[in-house]
Amino acid sequence: MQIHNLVDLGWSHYFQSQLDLKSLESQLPFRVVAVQRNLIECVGLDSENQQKNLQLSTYYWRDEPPEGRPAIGDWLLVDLDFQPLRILERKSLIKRRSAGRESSVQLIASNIDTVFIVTSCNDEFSINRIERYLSIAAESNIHCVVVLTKIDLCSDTRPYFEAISHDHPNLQVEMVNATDAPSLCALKKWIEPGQTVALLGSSGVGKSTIINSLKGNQDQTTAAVRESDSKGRHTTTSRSLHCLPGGGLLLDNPGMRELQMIDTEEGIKTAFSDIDSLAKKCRYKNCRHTTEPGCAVIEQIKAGRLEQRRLDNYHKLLSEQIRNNESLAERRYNDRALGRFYKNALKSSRRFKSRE
Ligand SMILES: Nc1nc2c(ncn2[C@@H]2O[C@H](COP(=O)(O)OP(=O)(O)OP(=O)(O)O)[C@@H](O)[C@H]2O)c(=O)[nH]1
Ligand SMILES: [Zn+2]
Repeated sequence: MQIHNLVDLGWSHYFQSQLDLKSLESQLPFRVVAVQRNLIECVGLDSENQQKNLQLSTYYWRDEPPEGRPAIGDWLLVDLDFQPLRILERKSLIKRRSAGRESSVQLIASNIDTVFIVTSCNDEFSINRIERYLSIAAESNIHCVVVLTKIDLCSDTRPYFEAISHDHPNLQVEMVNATDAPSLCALKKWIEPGQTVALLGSSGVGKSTIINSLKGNQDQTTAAVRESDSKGRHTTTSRSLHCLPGGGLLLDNPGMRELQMIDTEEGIKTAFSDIDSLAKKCRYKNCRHTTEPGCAVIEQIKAGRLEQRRLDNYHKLLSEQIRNNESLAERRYNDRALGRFYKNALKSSRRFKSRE
């Protein structure tokens, strides 16, 4: 990608205001465009205003907790020798519990303006999953748009659209054929110059195809979908930030199997604000909305004004994030306890030596 000014990369007043006059002379902002195991790739301008691509070792951040390490989309300040100084305060952050058994936080994307929740008109479609993404985005106040792909392969797209608008009447939905560039025109209003959009969605729904069609080339590999289970093969392996010809940036999140929630209580309450405000009218403050008398939530379900599915999903997501927060807190506690153990062991061995 060719960069002529920082706005092309998403620079805005929000970040500018974090720099004082002195740092403007001696520090350069670079945007993180890819994060690999040992390398952080960044793009910015050097002191002559020429585009510069930087590769920094992750070694600089070896002692930082996960949230203190650069994420894709971050703005990094470097000195005139291109040595990293600090990460600028983030406008938004999408994170999840690390995949696998390890209980730790994984940063997915930073400084995102809009999330495209990408889902396809086939049996991959799930309102519960859409609500999971809505909660994660709401936690960081990120605007969401649902992008329904593969409309060209579906004889009747209405049930998909109606399933969303029934439960989320204010949510914007765009129906596209991701392989056909003109059909993606409606998406462009969210990808104005300087805007960063992250694509979230299961593997095979068409995230890379959307990016390729918007970029007008084919540099992001796509693979054919297995017909039997309508799941795509994992084709792209790492996350990357793409600049579009007309400005605007797109972040692909390939091969995402699951976004396990962590620290998302507020986001869930925002995404389910109808249930949250009903809950305030329940007779008991700690009502779990199951069998309690005077439960305003159950009343609405009985009256047919709220779906049991939504309440179940609300409970499921809330308890998932509580569970993940607890296991993370436990791990942090154990890490600290282990640290204390080593420190004490070291101290007593020194004491022992000095007595010798
Ligand atoms: N006909 C049609 N095919 C589509 C559409 N969107 C995606 N495809 C096809 O579906 C397959 C998978 O699309 P990808 O863009 O690779 O999916 P992805 O979401 O990037 O998948 P991961 O990289 O694994 O996360 C490719 O063969 C695409 O050509 C669409 O709207 N219509
Ligand atoms: Zn209740």
